Amino acid sequence: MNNILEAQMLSKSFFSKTVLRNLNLQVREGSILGLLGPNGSGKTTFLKIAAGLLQPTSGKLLIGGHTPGVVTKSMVAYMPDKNYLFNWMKISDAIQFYADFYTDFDKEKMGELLDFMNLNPDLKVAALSKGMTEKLNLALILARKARLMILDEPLGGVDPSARQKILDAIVNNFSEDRTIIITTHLVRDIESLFDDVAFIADGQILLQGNAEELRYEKGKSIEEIFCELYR
Ligand SMILES: Nc1ncnc2c1ncn2[C@@H]1O[C@H](COP(=O)(O)OP(=O)(O)OP(=O)(O)O)[C@@H](O)[C@H]1O
Repeated sequence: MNNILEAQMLSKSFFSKTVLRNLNLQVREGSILGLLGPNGSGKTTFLKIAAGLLQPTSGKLLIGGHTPGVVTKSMVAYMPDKNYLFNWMKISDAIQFYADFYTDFDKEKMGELLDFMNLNPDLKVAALSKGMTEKLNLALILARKARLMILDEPLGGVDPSARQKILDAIVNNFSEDRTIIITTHLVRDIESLFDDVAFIADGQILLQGNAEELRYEKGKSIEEIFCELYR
């Protein structure tokens, strides 16, 4: 299986603060990778470099063999950990915005996802709760036919009953020509989704592997391995 993403000796500093330190990571095409780590360990910084929003200080990160930029824009769908939709928009405006901006955006699929998430297109973005906003942002990402989906904390604001719905939406929209990278602190809720996991600490990968093999080798769940690593 090919790697859709490869990071080699990737480093990122903000002025004197080093956030990523010679990080190496491969992500297999067609897999769901959980990128796990404590607050401030560098997950969002890594994802922003993959999404082309930040430049590395040194080292490289390639997506499908390309440096993040114009070519990878059509390959990568990025759901940030904050909402960037404008408050004046209705959901229907946000949909049109995505349809205009991304040629791979599938409006019909978006309609199905809105129904599934119980979101009315006439609602204003400003009137949405945190969880509803996350559902909308996730639906906008899942409606793209991107090869690599990057989801930064997709379940942060949703209540436990809606979490399963969101996980179902992710699974139902996954196919082998897609790859997903997910960060989350809700490891127990989401670990069943992971094919592979990478644990990050202080800007470096501490442990990486197949989720099932790691569970078997250590006789522990991914959440228990997380707690053991970051004790
Ligand atoms: N623009 C910036 N300028 C200065 N420091 C930054 C900047 N962005 C991130 N950092 C710092 O980099 C470190 C890693 O942040 P990052 O957001 O990547 O962590 P994270 O693992 O995603 O954390 P969390 O789980 O809390 O979301 C933090 O100490 C943060 O303060």
